[in-house]
Amino acid sequence: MSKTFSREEVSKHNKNGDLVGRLQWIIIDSTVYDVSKFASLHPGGLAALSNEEVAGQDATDSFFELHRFEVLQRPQYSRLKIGHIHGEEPQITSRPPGSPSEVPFAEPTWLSKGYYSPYYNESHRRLQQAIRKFNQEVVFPDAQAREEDGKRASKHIFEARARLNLPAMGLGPGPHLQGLTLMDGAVKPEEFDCFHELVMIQEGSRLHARGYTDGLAGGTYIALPPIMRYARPEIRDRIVKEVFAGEKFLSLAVTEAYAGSDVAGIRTRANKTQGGWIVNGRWVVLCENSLMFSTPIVYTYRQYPGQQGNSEFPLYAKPKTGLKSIQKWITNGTFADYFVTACKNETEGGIVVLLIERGEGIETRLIHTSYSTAAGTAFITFDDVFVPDAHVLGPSTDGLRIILSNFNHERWAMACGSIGTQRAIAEECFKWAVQRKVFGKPLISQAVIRSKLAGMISRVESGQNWLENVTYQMTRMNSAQQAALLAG
Ligand code: HEM
Repeated sequence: MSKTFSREEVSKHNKNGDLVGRLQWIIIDSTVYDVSKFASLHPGGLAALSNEEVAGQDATDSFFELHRFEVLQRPQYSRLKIGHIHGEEPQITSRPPGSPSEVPFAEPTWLSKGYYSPYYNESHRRLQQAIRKFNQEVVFPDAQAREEDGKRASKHIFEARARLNLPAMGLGPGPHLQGLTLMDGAVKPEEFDCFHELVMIQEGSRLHARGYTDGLAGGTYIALPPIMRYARPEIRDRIVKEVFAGEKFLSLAVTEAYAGSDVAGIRTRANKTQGGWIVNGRWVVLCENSLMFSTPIVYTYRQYPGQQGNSEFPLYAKPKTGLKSIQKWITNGTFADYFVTACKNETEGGIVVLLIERGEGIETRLIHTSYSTAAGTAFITFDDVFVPDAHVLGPSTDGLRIILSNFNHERWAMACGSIGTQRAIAEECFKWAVQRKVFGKPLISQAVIRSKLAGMISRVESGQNWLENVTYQMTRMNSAQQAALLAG
């Protein structure tokens, strides 16, 4: 943007039908915007921009009474900038990508100028800076667009994440990092600890796109650990490779409309058959609401690999009557290639965890939840799905322990994300309160607004401090100690 204009020149572009092609310009903070075509699309209406106090004028004050600076940084509005006023410099400048925010309390203490923390070292700082820059420059535009249109993250983002080994780092410290170059060398595999993981999660909160970030890595984060711990080595190695390369995606299927998050109460059934298991063989899905019907099952017989007998007399238990059963709220379910699925083991008792590959008998459908559908949250129906024995994770009756084994780590990660998001919200409110003018002065000059901000900040800071304490314990304790002393 190199063109310069005088204020007088801009003032001539002040109404529709004025000079050829250049109908309506405005000045905001010494930058000149051509809003001729945009005016009819403006979310605040055409009239706001056509107003004679705005069109062709310096609209800086009017603009900041109604918008925040960040509006002008949205990629879709950059084409409106056509130059700047000769001899003037913008008063509001954005910080270079990756640099910390200077809004009070927008960063945790360890990133705030002049403060210290016992928990973080140079490798945490290097990682934080590299991720902040990558997120701002590469991920943020896609995150905003996909959060809005509800589609999953774009392919180039998955590819970029895989190149930096972010899917592997997302699982936290461990042998799976050995031999990998992490974030272009920002941190070494042997240095990586729970604080690095905390940093990654909290940087993700700054994307302001909760559904999108779950769509990026949510399913893998919760479904890969049981595979890494309990799958047969050849299966584990194949899936880990595919997932770390950003080629395949996972979902954890352990919740249902009936059971909610009570994994032990799961109704999806697995029956032993020759060479494997039939999932939901006795159950049929009739509808997806939370009503239950008892009804004679209508089913078709299928022949499965290794099965003796014929198609009219399958070897697995003959269906009697069925209630509807369906897995619900399954993050990344719409696009997952594998489902780590908790099933009631009807043959031996207990719960069996099966690694189910997308294929015949599996239907996934999008759920519109309160956050963006970019997360791919789904209903999943398993209708007589055959799962080979090799895909059983761990002991076939001990599935509850297998599923629960990762829950504490998930809870901690949710606390990291949730506190990070609360801080991001507090920062947005702070910025709005400073920039927005009402009754002739900025909102922040009202005591009630300052009191509300102080309340928000005190909750964020106490949450962060407790989180860092717990995270420090995680770096010192083994998993048994963590389960006994931290899980509550
Ligand atoms: C390049 C210039 C501008 C752009 C890109 C722009 C963009 C937007 C956007 C995205 C919104 C939706 C709310 C938000 O996201 O903050 C909005 C709302 C609005 N804009 Fe603008 N705007 C511009 C200039 C102006 C000017 C100069 C005025 C008039 C003084 C104006 C008046 C309004 C009004 C009245 C609203 C509705 C505010 C509300 O609902 O609280 N806009 N604008």
